Amino acid sequence: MKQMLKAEGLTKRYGPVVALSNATFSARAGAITGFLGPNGAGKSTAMRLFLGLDRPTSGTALIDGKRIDEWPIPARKIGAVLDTQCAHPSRRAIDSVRWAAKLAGAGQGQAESLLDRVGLTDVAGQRVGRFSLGMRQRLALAIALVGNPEIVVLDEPMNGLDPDGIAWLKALLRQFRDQGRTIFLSSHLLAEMEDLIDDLVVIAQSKIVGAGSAESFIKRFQSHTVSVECDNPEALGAAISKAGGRVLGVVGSQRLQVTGITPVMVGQIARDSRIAIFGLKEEHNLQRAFAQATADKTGIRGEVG
Ligand SMILES: Nc1ncnc2c1ncn2[C@@H]1O[C@H](COP(=O)(O)OP(=O)(O)OP(=O)(O)O)[C@@H](O)[C@H]1O
Repeated sequence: MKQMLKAEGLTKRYGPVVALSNATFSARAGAITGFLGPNGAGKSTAMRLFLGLDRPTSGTALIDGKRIDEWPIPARKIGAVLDTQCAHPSRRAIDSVRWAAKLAGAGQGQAESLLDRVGLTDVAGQRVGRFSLGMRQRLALAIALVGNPEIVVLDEPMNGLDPDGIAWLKALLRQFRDQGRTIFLSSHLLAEMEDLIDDLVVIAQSKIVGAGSAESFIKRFQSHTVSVECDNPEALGAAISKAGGRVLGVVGSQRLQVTGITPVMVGQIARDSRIAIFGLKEEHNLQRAFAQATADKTGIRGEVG
């Protein structure tokens, strides 16, 4: 398993602000790694350090074993979208990609095929200043891909995309993963990534607080709630507590929320207690679990996988 991005003891200070503190993590080839953390956690800073856009205060950020400036044509190794303002507003989309392709030493016709790949062929001749945020995300991605890079780094790539755009981007990233590339993407929303990522690195307040397989993180931190509508929530709540479940609350006169118990068990307890159930729903509160995990850093210190 080849580690294509590797941060070791990576620290960045901006005057008194510690943007990244002693961060050690990696991303492997043939996998999609989600870099997750709340706003201001230090995700963009880490990405900038890998790309050589800023210098670390201490520690190293290596791309396939070397710093970015040690690669003769970095665009062939790594392509990134950190900012969707990557093309001049008065320039046509096709010219922006042609210019980037020329810098990366890409062949003729590459710009057209990249615009096609990101679904912008119809607007190739339009000026970038008129593009929506979603269109700029697509254009920035085309520019990042000019060198046919082995590693793709994207900062909050779902921002500005509509549901169709998100589905399209996820399919493209899975294709890249299956080609053996390394995909590293940041987000502050675990929910938008949970069906996409293989691995994750979680950051909060400049520190890495967890890393490992996405599956084990989701299993460990996902909380299940069962919401049940019945004709006697108090009695059902008492019976569920007795059976080892935990009552979270009663909403209105008929709805009870419980955790630590399966819906099947809730049904059996209600039957045995002669309580009529009108509705039963299982809710997965992954988003809440992630928010708690990053708010309380001690909760997920160390390896998750
Ligand atoms: N050039 C800079 N000068 C001063 N402080 C900075 C600079 N860049 C980032 N910071 C600070 O470093 C911290 C981490 O910022 P960073 O942009 O890396 O976070 P992030 O996780 O990418 O958040 P977001 O999703 O909001 O972009 C923040 O407190 C930010 O204000």
